[in-house]
Amino acid sequence: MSTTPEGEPGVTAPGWTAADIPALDGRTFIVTGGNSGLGFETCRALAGKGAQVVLAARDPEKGAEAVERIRAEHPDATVETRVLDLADLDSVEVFAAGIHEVDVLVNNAGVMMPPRTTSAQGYELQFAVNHLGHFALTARLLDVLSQGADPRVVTVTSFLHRRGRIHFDDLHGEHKYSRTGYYSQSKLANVVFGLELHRRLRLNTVPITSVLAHPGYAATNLQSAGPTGIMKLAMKVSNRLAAQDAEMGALPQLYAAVSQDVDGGQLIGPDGRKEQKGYPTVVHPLESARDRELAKRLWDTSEELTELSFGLAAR
Ligand SMILES: NC(=O)c1ccc[n+]([C@@H]2O[C@H](COP(=O)([O-])OP(=O)(O)OC[C@H]3O[C@@H](n4cnc5c(N)ncnc54)[C@H](O)[C@@H]3O)[C@@H](O)[C@H]2O)c1
Repeated sequence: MSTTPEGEPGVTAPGWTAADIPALDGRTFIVTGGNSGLGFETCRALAGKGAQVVLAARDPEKGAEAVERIRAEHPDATVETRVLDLADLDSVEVFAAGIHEVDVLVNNAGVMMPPRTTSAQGYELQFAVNHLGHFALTARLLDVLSQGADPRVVTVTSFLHRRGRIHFDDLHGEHKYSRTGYYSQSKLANVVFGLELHRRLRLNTVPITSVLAHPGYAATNLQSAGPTGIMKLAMKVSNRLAAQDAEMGALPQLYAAVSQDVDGGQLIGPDGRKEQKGYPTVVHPLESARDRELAKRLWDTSEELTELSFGLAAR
């Protein structure tokens, strides 16, 4: 890994692209939200390198279309779609029950800044889909993952986690809701979860690597699926002017999923303080995301809300 003059971690892999992914024959990846944007590009790149890919999609038709697009480019690809609605913990349970083998789980799916609405269990949607659904999925797949080869959990966050706060006093925005604030909350929860998972896996000597990735800014469906009105319009313009494409945006999570130079507990993505685009780099998360008390509180709350336990002791 290179180091910048300030002593900060620097660009890990300048010029690294999906073409640098090694052969992945015999390895199995699950990618949530695999039918669109970064998730689709992740599935496409992995399948192109011979991996077995489970493209998890909320909508089976969109999942099947995405598989067809990948097969059109890679006729020998081993890719299948399965239904997963992260806004319903029962769907997470059914999906996980059908998985008997996996090496890498990419917690990618997400929703950004929709009008306030709730999940099947009544939780605020962004927190439910982006954090709780992935928390539950990871918990349910932990045993299967631990039998994998070089097993990893890659959780996709956003540089906007730096603006986040976990509103323990109003976790679901029932009293005061801000679409952007609760998106940032969910993305901070991703970071706190990924780091705490890393610590607990190490402490309990479970041989799974937990890594975080963020894409910077990429033009995908994210900016039109959730936002409405003027916000949606502004994002449409901004996508044209400032965003990278989804293929480039997927590189950090691909790197986190396959590179041998990645360590557990790292956050991989462009250095968002300077640039929202670029090659995979090890960057620093918000300092308070490392807070152990915060992590324990979020973990306990998430276990309670999902009615699941990882069975991993904390220090
Ligand atoms: N695009 C960006 O600039 C950007 C920036 C920072 C972080 N991210 C993160 O990247 C990830 C991927 O987003 P994207 O940009 O590819 O957006 P996208 O909208 O193209 O893809 C999001 C995927 O999540 C899926 N999804 C949404 N709700 C779901 C649910 N209830 N159950 C299952 N799947 C569901 C969608 O169907 C879609 O496949 C998200 O976690 C997002 O927060 C994106």
